[in-house]
Amino acid sequence: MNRVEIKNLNKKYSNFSLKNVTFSIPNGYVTGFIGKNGMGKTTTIKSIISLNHYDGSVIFSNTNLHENFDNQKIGVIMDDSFLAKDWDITLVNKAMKVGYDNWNEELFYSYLIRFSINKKMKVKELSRGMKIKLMLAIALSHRAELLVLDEPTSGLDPSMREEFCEIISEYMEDENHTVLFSTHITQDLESIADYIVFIDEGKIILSLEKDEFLEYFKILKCDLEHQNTINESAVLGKKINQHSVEFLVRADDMKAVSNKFIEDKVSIDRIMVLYGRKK
Ligand SMILES: Nc1ncnc2c1ncn2[C@@H]1O[C@H](COP(=O)(O)OP(=O)(O)OP(=O)(O)O)[C@@H](O)[C@H]1O
Repeated sequence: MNRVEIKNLNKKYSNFSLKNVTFSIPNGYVTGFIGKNGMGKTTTIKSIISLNHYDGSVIFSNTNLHENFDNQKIGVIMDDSFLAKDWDITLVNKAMKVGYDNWNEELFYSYLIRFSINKKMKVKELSRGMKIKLMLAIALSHRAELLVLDEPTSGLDPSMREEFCEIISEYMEDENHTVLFSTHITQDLESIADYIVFIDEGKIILSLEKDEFLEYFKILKCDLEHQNTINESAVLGKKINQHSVEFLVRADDMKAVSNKFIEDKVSIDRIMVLYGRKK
């Protein structure tokens, strides 16, 4: 069952547009949202959480978020924090108590202890990593059923990143919980994502279960002298190194591979590096 259905989402800026962005976020799973810089991840996420005007529909549990945003059930972590900078943590708690029907103050303070955030600190005094932890504590303490995370781990040190992923895994133990997780740190997705949505130049290129996503591609390597023997129409991107060339191809287009090529391991990182690259 899908928890969120995003259909024909269009958004136009002067130099960029989202083009009929359509994908689903399955209930009970972590969906990783990937794409190179500037390809439209944040614009899509801002539309999903109604921070953007857009055309199209975003259906969450039978509610069209475009018309009626359900902030009680949705937790958001992104750079644009919705918290007033002068609030200290005690005030944050008070404001959340008013704003959320299911606010659990005890749980909130227990997360703050776990994350080593002092109640007396003001929002403006927190580092990026601490703000991310605070937003995670808020999302978990109002019992959100959907977490929308825009590059949440990019300001975190490796141990906190691991802890963040562990907390998301704990959160996913409830089968009614769902996560959309945009990131450039593909190791995080390899450990916790079940599905991958891949956006490029404002268009959804693929939306698949993670293993199917990795099997969709092949990475082939050959010597410089054999680079022109490949079927160009199957090539999705290539990188010319000093002595070799790497090609990203669709696996279905390259079932039989000539012995001039060797297959390399496919990873989300290599797909990101090679996709759309011309030299
Ligand atoms: N408010 C805005 N006004 C005009 N253009 C914008 C605005 N916000 C984003 N853009 C443009 O839209 C494009 C997509 O930006 P977006 O932030 O969605 O990309 P992204 O995939 O999240 O990138 P990154 O990985 O770098 O965070 C970029 O070219 C950006 O300059």
